Amino acid sequence: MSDTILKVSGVSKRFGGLQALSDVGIHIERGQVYGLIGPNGAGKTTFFNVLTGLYTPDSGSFELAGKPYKPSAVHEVAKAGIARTFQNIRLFADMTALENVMVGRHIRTKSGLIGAVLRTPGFKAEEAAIAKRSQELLDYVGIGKYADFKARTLSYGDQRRLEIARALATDPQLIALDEPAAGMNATEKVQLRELIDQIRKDNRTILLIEHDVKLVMGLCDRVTVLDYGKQIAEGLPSEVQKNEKVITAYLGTGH
Ligand SMILES: Nc1ncnc2c1ncn2[C@@H]1O[C@H](COP(=O)(O)OP(=O)(O)OP(=O)(O)O)[C@@H](O)[C@H]1O
Repeated sequence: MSDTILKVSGVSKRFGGLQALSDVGIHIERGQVYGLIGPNGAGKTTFFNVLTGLYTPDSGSFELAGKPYKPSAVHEVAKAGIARTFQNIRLFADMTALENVMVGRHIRTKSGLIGAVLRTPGFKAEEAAIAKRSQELLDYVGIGKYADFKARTLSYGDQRRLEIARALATDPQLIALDEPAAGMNATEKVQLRELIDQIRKDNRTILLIEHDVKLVMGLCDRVTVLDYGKQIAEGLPSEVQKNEKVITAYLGTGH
């Protein structure tokens, strides 16, 4: 039986005269790593932004883990079960690595603001549990020893790992990574690949935008290719790689 985590159909988005997405749809099964690729300006980030409520689509329907899902405010999206990272890292630069992950975890807490202000026993116990879980996540992504370092002092590669830890902290059904390998050196890319593989093995589902074709082809179970907002191919990486339209789209834009 199929276990679809994300089902998106008919997503269109126009910016003035520019059709950034036309009738895009994807299905992602639980435990898959699903790649979204395409030349610069193809619409990949726009799709992520629609999916995570930053842009309102002109049309489109969404289902998350079998339930209708309406992308809305960012924290609602996280609550619904989608966590994302950004192409341009968005961390709280002056907070520690641990605190950054704790922020992600807070959306799953019960005490809420009143508990935090009154520092009730329930709040304190919950806070300790969040700190413990956050440290575990830092260890999991391989930067546990930097827990007390300010985010901005971490290397680029480690900041990307921290973003992933923060995303995982929300216990997402789907984790959406926007160019996680951007700016990484070869060694960091190998480590990132191992981390993403591990996340998949732990039964998480991943949607990935990535420019590094080698990384995408090695990691993804399925791939969708966008070009000028249109879906020009969908399938196994090995199939997509041979697709004439895909080859032309990439060559045509100098990739
Ligand atoms: N807020 C916006 N207002 C107007 N145009 C936009 C906006 N966001 C994106 N676009 C345009 O939509 C098109 C798709 O952009 P998008 O960033 O989604 O592409 P992309 O595939 O993510 O590209 P890249 O690989 O360069 O990140 C581009 O032509 C872009 O200029």
